[in-house]
Amino acid sequence: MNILRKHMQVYFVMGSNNCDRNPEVVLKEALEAGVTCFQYREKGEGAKLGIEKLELGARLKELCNEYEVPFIVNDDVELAIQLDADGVHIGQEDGNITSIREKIGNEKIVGVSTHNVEEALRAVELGADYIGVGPMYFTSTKKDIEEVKGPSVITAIREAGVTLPIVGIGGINISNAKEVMEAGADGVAVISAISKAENVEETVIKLQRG
Ligand SMILES: Nc1nc(C(F)(F)F)ncc1COP(=O)(O)OP(=O)(O)O
Ligand SMILES: [Mg+2]
Repeated sequence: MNILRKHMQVYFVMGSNNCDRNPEVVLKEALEAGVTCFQYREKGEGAKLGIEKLELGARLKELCNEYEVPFIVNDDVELAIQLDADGVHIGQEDGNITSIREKIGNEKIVGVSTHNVEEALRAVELGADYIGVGPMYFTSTKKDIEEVKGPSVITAIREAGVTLPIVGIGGINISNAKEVMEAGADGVAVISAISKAENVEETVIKLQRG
C-alpha cells in the first residue's frame, strides 16, 4: 500500500479557531491517540494572521515531526514553503496544481479539494497526490460549504477509475465514518469531531476503527 494512502486513515484538520482549548494541547492529544496526518487550516473567523499564524504553525509542525506524522498546510503555499511543511492542500480556487507543484517541489505532498467526478479526474490529471472529497455531510465549520454530496460521490469517483488516495471530508464523526470508508475512501478528514471532542483519544480510536 502506498505510504500516503496509509496516512489518509485519520486525517486531522485544525486551526486555532476550531478549538475551545489550546490548539497545541489538542494536537498533542490527537497525535498521541494516533491521527495519521495533520493539516494546519488557520482560516475563517478568529483565525490568526501574519507572524502569529506562522509561529503557531511552526509549533504544530514541531509536534507532528515528533510523531512522524505529515504536516500539511491549507491554502497558503508561501506559508507551507516558509514552514518547510510536508505538503499543501489546495481548493478549486486556490491556484493551479501545476504552478504550485513548481513552487513547492516534487517531493512535497499536494492535496486537492474536489466535489464531483469531473473535478476528481482533473485533479488526477494535473498530478495531485491525494484528493479530499466532500462535503460528505452538513458542517458548520466551513462557511462557504458546497452542496452536501454524501459518500456516494466517492463510490462514483472510484467507479470512474480513480485509484489515487481519497479522504472524505465534511461533517464526519464517529457515527458516520464507517460509511465513508465503505464508499471507497482511504480515510476520513475531521475537524470538530476531534478538535471539540470531550475525549480526543476515544474519538480517534473510534475513527480508526471506522
Ligand atoms: N481543507 C481541506 N482539506 C481537505 C482534505 F482533503 F484534507 F481532507 N479537503 C477539503 C478541504 C477544504 O479546504 P478549504 O480551504 O476550506 O476549502 P476549499 O476546498 O474551497 O479551498
Ligand atoms: Mg482552500
